[in-house]
Amino acid sequence: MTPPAPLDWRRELGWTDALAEAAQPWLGGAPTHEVGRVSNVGRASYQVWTASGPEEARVAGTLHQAVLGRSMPVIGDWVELERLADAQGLRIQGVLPRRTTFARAVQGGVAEQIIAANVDLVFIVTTPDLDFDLPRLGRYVAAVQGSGAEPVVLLNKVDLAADPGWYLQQLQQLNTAPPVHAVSAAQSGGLDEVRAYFRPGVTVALIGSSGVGKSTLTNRLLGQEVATTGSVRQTDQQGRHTTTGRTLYRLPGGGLLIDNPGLRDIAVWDAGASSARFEALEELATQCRFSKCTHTTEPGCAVRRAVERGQLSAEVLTAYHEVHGVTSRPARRPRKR
Ligand SMILES: Nc1nc2c(ncn2[C@@H]2O[C@H](COP(=O)(O)OP(=O)(O)OP(=O)(O)O)[C@@H](O)[C@H]2O)c(=O)[nH]1
Ligand SMILES: [Zn+2]
Repeated sequence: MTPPAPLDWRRELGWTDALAEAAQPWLGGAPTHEVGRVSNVGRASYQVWTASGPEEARVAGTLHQAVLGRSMPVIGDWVELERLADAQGLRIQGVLPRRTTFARAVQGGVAEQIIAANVDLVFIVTTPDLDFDLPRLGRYVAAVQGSGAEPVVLLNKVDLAADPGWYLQQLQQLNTAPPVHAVSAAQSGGLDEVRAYFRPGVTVALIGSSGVGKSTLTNRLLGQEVATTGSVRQTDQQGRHTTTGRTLYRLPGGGLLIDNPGLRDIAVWDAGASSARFEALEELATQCRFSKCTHTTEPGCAVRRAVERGQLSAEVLTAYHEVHGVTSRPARRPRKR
């Protein structure tokens, strides 16, 4: 009899004891049951890392129903897989509990879309030039912490700064004092400090404005050209831009790096804390006349009615509008559905 396969690949990819416990009923359910980690999200299929490496998987129809209105698998998710007979491939049957989640507001701010899960560290990239904006960096730090991940600030392109020290000093003023590193992705300066964060099982994501050097940094860390940088946009044989985004990369020395266009977006905000804070409001919102009510000027708005009757504080509604980027007036006239 051959001994059971070592579980090392899972640990390398971020598997934890908590996940093992959550997956136990599934794994014990049938010999065709496995787990894997979502490394790429396509239009119709997913790429999932399993014991045998990256494989294509499809979402089971039953999962579509089970998570309707909730999030489908996202990059970084650990999923329950069923290996179908006759080389029919892998089916994603369930999503294991997420340790951290990144979400962004969609549909004009009334809904949220989870874009990545189980990220441990987020590198907030900025540069010593016009991109540098301390209050905005402070908001990123707060959003990252709210997601459950740890923020690290990278001041990239220090080779271009006459006085990098001034910028570093400014960054010391960030409230929660995240670690700060001065780097030059282009000249490979300071990258050893950055590489030190990548240990087996640790998942890192990069955020920051366009042009700060996220792709250059990704390529340096991976030791190969995988992400398209501003100067070179690769196209495939059909002449389309190759999409290298939405991808979870494994670093040569261990650790994982998520490079996802959605995550790169500035609108990263705290899903967990906001949903707890807005629980009562969201409950009321189910009674609004319009399903996509922004609770501003729509008729039949149960949320504003509750504020008027003193059943919900006006501050909560204001905060909700702030978080969801809604101004006092809806952008479009609400349409009846
Ligand atoms: N001087 C200097 N230039 C850099 C450095 N890092 C990146 N760049 C340049 O900055 C430009 C933008 O870099 P990218 O890596 O494409 O930036 P990005 O953050 O990925 O941008 P988006 O893909 O638009 O989000 C490119 O021309 C890079 O060569 C650096 O450390 N120093
Ligand atoms: Zn409403």
